[in-house]
Amino acid sequence: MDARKRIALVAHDEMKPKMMAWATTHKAELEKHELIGTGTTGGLLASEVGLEVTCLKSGPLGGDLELGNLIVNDGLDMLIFFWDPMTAQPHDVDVKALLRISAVHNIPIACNQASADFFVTSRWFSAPYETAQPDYTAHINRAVQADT
Ligand SMILES: O=C(CO)COP(=O)(O)O
Repeated sequence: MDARKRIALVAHDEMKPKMMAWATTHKAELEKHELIGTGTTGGLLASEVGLEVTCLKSGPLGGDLELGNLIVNDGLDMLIFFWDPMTAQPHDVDVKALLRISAVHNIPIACNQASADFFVTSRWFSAPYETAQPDYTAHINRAVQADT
């Protein structure tokens, strides 16, 4: 990854106040990067915090899956996702898909304020970082039977 990262910012509704407060604290650091948000989170980061954010669809309307698509196609470096551990989400499968595909592609994920604090204070946050690419050759070349 380059020094200037492509960072997704996402928060479930109950976590949005925490995300806005966190982004306000770290606004100067975040401004150095390309920011992408799910619709509502991104809109609030722009209007409440004053950050420039590319807004995708709202999470439950496909925004989480759009982020997954970016990850699969090498369009995202980092995910900061304050997901809500106490509230059921109608799009729980999309949330799981986003978290899973981040793990598949070795994308750094911060899922709460403490881990996000570690991210912004990491020496790699504003420096190039060589991401280890998982090797899925064995999966791609695995033997599968085409007929029964
Ligand atoms: O639901 C979300 C993530 O799963 C976030 O979506 P919004 O930012 O549109 O509220």
